[in-house]
Amino acid sequence: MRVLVTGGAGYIGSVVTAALLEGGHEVTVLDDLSTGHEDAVPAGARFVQASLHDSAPVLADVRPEAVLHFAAKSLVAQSQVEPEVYWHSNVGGSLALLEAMRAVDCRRIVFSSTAATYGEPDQVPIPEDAPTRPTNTYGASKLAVDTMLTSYAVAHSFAAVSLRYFNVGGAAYGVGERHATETHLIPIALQVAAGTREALTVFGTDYPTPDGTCIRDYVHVKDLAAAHLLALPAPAPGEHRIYNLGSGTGFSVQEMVDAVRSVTGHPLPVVVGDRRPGDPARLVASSARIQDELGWAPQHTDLREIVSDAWAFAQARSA
Ligand SMILES: NC(=O)c1ccc[n+]([C@@H]2O[C@H](COP(=O)([O-])OP(=O)(O)OC[C@H]3O[C@@H](n4cnc5c(N)ncnc54)[C@H](O)[C@@H]3O)[C@@H](O)[C@H]2O)c1
Ligand SMILES: O=c1ccn([C@@H]2O[C@H](COP(=O)(O)OP(=O)(O)O[C@H]3O[C@H](CO)[C@H](O)[C@H](O)[C@H]3O)[C@@H](O)[C@H]2O)c(=O)[nH]1
Repeated sequence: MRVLVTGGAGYIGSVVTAALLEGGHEVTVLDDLSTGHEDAVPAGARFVQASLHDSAPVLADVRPEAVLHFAAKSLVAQSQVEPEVYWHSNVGGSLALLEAMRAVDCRRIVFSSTAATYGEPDQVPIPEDAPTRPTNTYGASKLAVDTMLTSYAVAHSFAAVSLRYFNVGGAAYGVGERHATETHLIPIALQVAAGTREALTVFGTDYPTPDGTCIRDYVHVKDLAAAHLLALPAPAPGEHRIYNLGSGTGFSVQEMVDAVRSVTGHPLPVVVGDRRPGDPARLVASSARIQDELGWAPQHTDLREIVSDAWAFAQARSA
């Protein structure tokens, strides 16, 4: 298929671009490089530096058969103090993209949604029909795009899939996570192991969990890439499917610290800090729906494998 990947210079988009190329797809990446890196775009993909808001001429030129839409702002804390950035980029940008797609009769899309659409869950594992009550503007902006996709499917015959990722980790195809502003646990812990940061602050040890630290569902970016390839052809015109993507197992921050110590051999000094506002105690996905409907099964669920792939990427970059 001829596909357009928005956000393909970012962490997840660049890995999925590499997987698409390996699968024989023809890929153009559209990215404004606001948080991405041009050198992360895999060789073999065409790169166009543009914003979602200016995507119409790119779509008119490329004439894609499908779009994989990763481009977004995704810093939860920033979304609370600069909500306008999230409504403009994530919601306004997505609307501009959908209109650009309609203009060239491209109606197939896979969208990067998030566990943040659910907010504080009533039940864990979280199924897709759980209530959506986002606790931050980032999650609200992603939920708005999910809603937009449902209406575009119904009114304009779009074939759409929202993939709600839980905590993505690992690296693949020589690309991994590197953000100028890093907030995610694994890359921060690995910066400590690499000696570029002094200590890891654990945000709260008084949660109602066995060791008092938050539990999250870590999914390997390789498994995420496989899910995108399965999702791409799945929906019929008029259909909007929503799938959670997680490994179904929860690991605590303390278990992650132990895994990083074991993989890197670094003592990883830890400082106990306050809870981070808005962090739910436990987020674990039920991915039963995508397993049943598309046969997706995560293959790389060992925390040590996720950490060691991210560590190998970080070391290769610093070499
Ligand atoms: N990393 C995770 O754990 C996680 C979890 C859930 C959902 N997601 C979602 O997955 C997607 C990819 O996340 P990531 O971690 O790879 O982030 P990332 O910041 O590495 O990648 C996002 C890319 O989009 C580009 N971009 C941002 N706004 C743009 C715009 N208006 N126009 C054009 N390009 C733009 C950036 O330059 C960047 O290359 C995002 O939509 C994010 O919300 C990520
Ligand atoms: O320096 C740090 C960084 C994180 N944490 C803890 O580690 C866990 C994971 O935190 P991340 O920031 O890595 O990930 P989140 O669970 O906050 O966020 C993930 O899930 C969100 C939905 O809830 C969004 O989708 C987001 O994009 C995605 O990365 C949390 O308990 C957090 O409190 C620390 O203790 N110290």
